[in-house]
Amino acid sequence: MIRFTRRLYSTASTPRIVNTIAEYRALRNEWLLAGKTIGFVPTMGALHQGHLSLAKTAKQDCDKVVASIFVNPAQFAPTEDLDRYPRTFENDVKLLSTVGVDAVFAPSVQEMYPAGITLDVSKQTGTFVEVKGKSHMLEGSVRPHFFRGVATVVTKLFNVIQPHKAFFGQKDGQQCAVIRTMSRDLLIPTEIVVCQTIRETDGLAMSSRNRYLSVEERETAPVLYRALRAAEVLFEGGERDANVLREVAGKILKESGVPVEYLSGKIGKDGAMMSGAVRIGKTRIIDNVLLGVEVRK
Ligand SMILES: Nc1ncnc2c1ncn2[C@@H]1O[C@H](COP(=O)(O)OP(=O)(O)OP(=O)(O)O)[C@@H](O)[C@H]1O
Ligand SMILES: CC(C)(CO)[C@@H](O)C(=O)[O-]
Ligand code: BAL
Repeated sequence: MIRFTRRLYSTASTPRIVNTIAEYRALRNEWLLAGKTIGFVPTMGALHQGHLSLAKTAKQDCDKVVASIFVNPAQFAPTEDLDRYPRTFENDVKLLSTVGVDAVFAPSVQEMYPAGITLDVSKQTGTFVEVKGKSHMLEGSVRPHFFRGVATVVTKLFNVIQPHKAFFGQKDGQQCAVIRTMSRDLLIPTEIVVCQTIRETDGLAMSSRNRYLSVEERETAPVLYRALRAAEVLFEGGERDANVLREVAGKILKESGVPVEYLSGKIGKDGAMMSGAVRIGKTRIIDNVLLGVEVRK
C-alpha cells in the first residue's frame, strides 16, 4: 500500500527538472506533436502560495504547465539583494509537485545570458528590451534598472518556453502592465493572464522577500494593505475623487511612521489601481488594489 502511494507520487506529480534550453526545446516538441497547450509561470523561486495559485490557474487552462525558477541578475541594481535573494530550490520543486506542474525550467545565468551580464547598466552591451513610457514611474522611479531587466528576461523566457499562455500576479501590477505592453509591441503570441494577489490572513500580500522581515517588522508590514484597503472601501462606497482616496491611505501610512516610497492612485473610465511601496526596515513591501476592475480568481 505504501509502495503504491509512493509510486503514484513520484510518477504522477514530480515535475521534470530542465536546466538547458536544448532539453526544454526537445520536451516542447514532444508536447506540441501530441497537440498539448503550454502554460507558463515565470518565478524567481522561494515559492509561496501566491506562486502556487498561478500554477493552479495555469493547470486549469493548459494541458502542460512549466514554471521557471531563475533569479534574474539584470533586474537587480548592484546595490540590491541579488546575492542574498532566498534560494530554496528543493522545497520549490516539492511545492510545485503538489499542484501538478509538469516541468521546472531552472537555467544557469550562462544559459540565459550567453554573453555574460553585468549589473551596472552603464557598462552593459548587447541586446535589452525596454518598454518606454511605462518603466520609469512608480516602481521604476525607485528601481530605474528594474523593468528593463524584467522585460529582457521575460522576452528570453518566452522565446525559450513558447507558451500559449503565461500567468503573472496582480501583486506586481506595474510589471503586468509592462509585460502586456511589451507583448503587444513585440507581437508576442502568448496570452498574458493576470491572477489575483494571494494574501496572508492579516492582509499582507505574500512575497518571497517577506522572509527578510523580523518578528516585529512582520507585525508592521500589513499597514500598506490596510491603507490601500481603506481607500478601496471608500471607492466601494461611491468616492471617485482620487485625491481623497490617496489622502485617506496616506494618512494611515503617515500615522504608522513607515517610510513611504510612493503612493499612487488615478481614476480612469475603466477603474483604477491604487498602489504603493513602503520600507519596513530594510525590506521593500509593494502592493496595490484594483478599484472597479476584476482580475482572474
Ligand atoms: N502574493 C502573490 N499573489 C499572486 N501572485 C504573486 C504573489 N507574489 C508573487 N506573485 C507572482 O509570482 C510571480 C513570480 O514572482 P516572484 O518570484 O518575484 O515572487 P515575489 O514573491 O513577488 O518575490 P519578491 O518578494 O522578490 O518580489 C510574479 O508574476 C508575481 O507577481
Ligand atoms: C517575472 C519575473 C520572474 C522575471 O524575472 C520576476 O520579475 C518576478 O518573479 O516577478
Ligand atoms: N516580484 C518582482 C521581482 C523583484 O522584485 O525583483
